[in-house]
Amino acid sequence: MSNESVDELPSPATRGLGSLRLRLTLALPLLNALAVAVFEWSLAGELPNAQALARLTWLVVLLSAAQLLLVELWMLRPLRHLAAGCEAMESQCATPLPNDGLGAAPRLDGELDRIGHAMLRARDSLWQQEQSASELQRELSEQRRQLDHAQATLEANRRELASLARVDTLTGIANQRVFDEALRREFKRAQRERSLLAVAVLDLDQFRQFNRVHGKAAGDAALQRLAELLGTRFKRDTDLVARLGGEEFVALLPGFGMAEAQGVLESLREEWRALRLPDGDGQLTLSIGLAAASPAHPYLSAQALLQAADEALYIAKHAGRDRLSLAA
Ligand SMILES: Nc1nc2c(ncn2[C@@H]2O[C@H](COP(=O)(O)OP(=O)(O)OP(=O)(O)O)[C@@H](O)[C@H]2O)c(=O)[nH]1
Repeated sequence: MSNESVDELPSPATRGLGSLRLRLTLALPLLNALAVAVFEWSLAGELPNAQALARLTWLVVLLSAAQLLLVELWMLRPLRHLAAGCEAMESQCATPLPNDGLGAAPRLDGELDRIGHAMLRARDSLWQQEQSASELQRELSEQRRQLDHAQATLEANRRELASLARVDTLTGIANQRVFDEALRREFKRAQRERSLLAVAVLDLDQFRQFNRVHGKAAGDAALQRLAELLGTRFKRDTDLVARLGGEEFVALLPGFGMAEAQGVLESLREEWRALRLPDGDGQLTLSIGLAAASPAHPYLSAQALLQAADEALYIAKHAGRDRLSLAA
């Protein structure tokens, strides 16, 4: 069978209309015959003449025409419209009409398909967004890790810088590094020149408790105040005051023997007490350990001299604090 003959095959709707037309075509002559029979039977009791017969024939012809007109108007025309609509829908949906002839079903199927596809697309998009969110989360964690690393490096650099620096950041006086250098230098000079050298270690008493009661800021202020006092007391070019760390300070006094250094340090300790820190309650006292090197009382090394001052401080603390102790 050729393609052309396939294309020419009537659709199911067209076939239905054809059979309807055939049935009507057969039914109309039958109706005519029925009308003629009825009229003939009704006129059977009378004698038909030629005139009455002609009228009857015209009447049957008119009735048949009216019947044809009515059938065309009420049945064939709506059916033709219905068939045209079905053919249009059939070509749109590209699917054959169901046998029950319901035209809405393909449209409903199409809608459901579209909704299904939209839901699949939405699910895909959601999945992609979840993937992007996980990716972002991973990037964020990585950046946080890098930030932590950078902060740790920064902190290490800051500590290194502070140790390289020569000034104590809180009090502004020299730090331990400067003191160690100066102590070695002045000790050698004193040995070389057979001169005097005194070292005092000063430590605030019960500073932990002071911090606890008055707060760290008040503690910092006290440390700054003591540094200031040391700076005003020991201001010769050769003097050096430094903060070793925490609440511990040192004074390096070249040319001072034990007695002179003791006098100056005792008056400093009194002055400190008179400050009555903080806010006048006078709780914060000062303990001092003093050692002095001289030709009559030499030390083997700068470190030994400092250690002697430290031991004297220890004695002052154990003797009840708020006092000055001399190294043996
Ligand atoms: N406010 C402040 N406190 C500091 C600083 N450095 C150290 N401290 C505190 O100083 C206190 C030192 O405490 P300890 O070593 O027990 O000495 P102490 O309480 O003074 O006791 P004694 O020395 O035996 O009289 C600690 O509580 C430290 O936290 C600082 O820069 N500022």
